[in-house]
Amino acid sequence: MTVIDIPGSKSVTARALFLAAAAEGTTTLLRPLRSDDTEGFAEGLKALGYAVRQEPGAWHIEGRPAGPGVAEADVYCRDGATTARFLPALAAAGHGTFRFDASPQMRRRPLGPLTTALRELGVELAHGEREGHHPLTVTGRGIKGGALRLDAGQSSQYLTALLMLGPLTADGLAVTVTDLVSEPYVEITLAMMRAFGAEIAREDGPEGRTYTVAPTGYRATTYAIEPDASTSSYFFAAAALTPGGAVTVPGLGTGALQGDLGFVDVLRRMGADVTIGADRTTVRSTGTLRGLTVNMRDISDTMPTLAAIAPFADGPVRIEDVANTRVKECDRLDACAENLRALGITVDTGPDWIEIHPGTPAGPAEIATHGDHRIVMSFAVTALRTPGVTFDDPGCVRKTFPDFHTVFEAFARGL
Ligand SMILES: O=C(O)C1=C[C@@H](OP(=O)(O)O)[C@@H](O)[C@H](O)C1
Ligand SMILES: C=C(OP(=O)(O)O)C(=O)O
Repeated sequence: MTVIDIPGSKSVTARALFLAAAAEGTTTLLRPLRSDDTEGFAEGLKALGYAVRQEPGAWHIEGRPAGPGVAEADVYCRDGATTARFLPALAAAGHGTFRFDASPQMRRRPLGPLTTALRELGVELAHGEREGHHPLTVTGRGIKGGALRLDAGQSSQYLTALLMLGPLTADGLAVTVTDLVSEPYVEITLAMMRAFGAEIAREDGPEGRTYTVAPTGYRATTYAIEPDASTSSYFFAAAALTPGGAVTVPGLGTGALQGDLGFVDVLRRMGADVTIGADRTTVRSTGTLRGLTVNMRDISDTMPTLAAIAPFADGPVRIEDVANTRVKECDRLDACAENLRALGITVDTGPDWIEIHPGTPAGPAEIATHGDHRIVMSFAVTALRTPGVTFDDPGCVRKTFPDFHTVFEAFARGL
């Protein structure tokens, strides 16, 4: 049995950085993720005048409840949507002029519903090139708060950004959500906000769910970051795919915050033996992988992981309700289809679904990564059973897991 230590969660690290920056006092984050996204988030905070001290295994952040410590800043968000969507909300609560830009990949990704909502709250916000996209300038004068409606059907990150802003408003914030994807990420947000002292109430009404956030501010704390559940999916999938394979991931169990741990339930439905303990999860191959139809709206970052092992199932694998994977680091439905077809697999796709037929993937083939870390990490699992797979940009794993190739190769040798 291989026990593997998975680096910290990107989503939890990004939220913890925001909450720590907004809190009264100094916060220590234990086991934060060191990757391009989270380093980019920390750099963004520094550009906004926050003191962030990074030691191996612990980051210390001096909170500034009044907002950024500078009157003007240029913030480069790299490829990270958490950085690109959360930091403008943090800046909006402060006083000053803050310019944000992002990589070409992130500039293509939308954030219009969030910037519209910020404007409705009285924030002066200008888009530099294209409405609803980076680059943008936020002019903060503090936020009174109020009530608004939000369509988070494209990304839950819009809602997370507004919820985290709530305690920093003068009067509190009520957000009524008319549509929502990736809902478990909102649960992470609420749990973490509460750990930093926030008070949130929820009520379901005819127009949608309303989240009401009290104007409490945040309190600093010491916060341990749990391992990344989306990253774990590659190791769980590899174990399920390999006859005799087994893996245990410590630190992710029944109390885990991240919905993406639910990927193991998909593997269980396919025939893998799955045990979720209090503080660890184990996946063992049974030698069987069944086809299935699965709705992945809640856990769509693991859609490429499932697509990558799908050809080895004994029947078609149909993944539904994942339209928003078309606006991630790349169009992931098209990228999965393109690469599986290059390996000789029959694939059908629609606006929000993909269906993969059983077959034996055959190389040689160079995977077109489109600069997407998840396409690389997913097809690295396919490559365990497919000689001749290479990647046009293997290094893009730096977004969430810079050491992926070394760690995964060592893991695969021991499977
Ligand atoms: O809030 C977060 O940390 C995230 C939310 C999800 O995005 P969407 O809500 O855009 O689906 C997920 O795909 C992303 O990797 C991280
Ligand atoms: C979609 C992702 O990232 P983000 O939206 O945070 O850039 C991801 O990590 O798969």
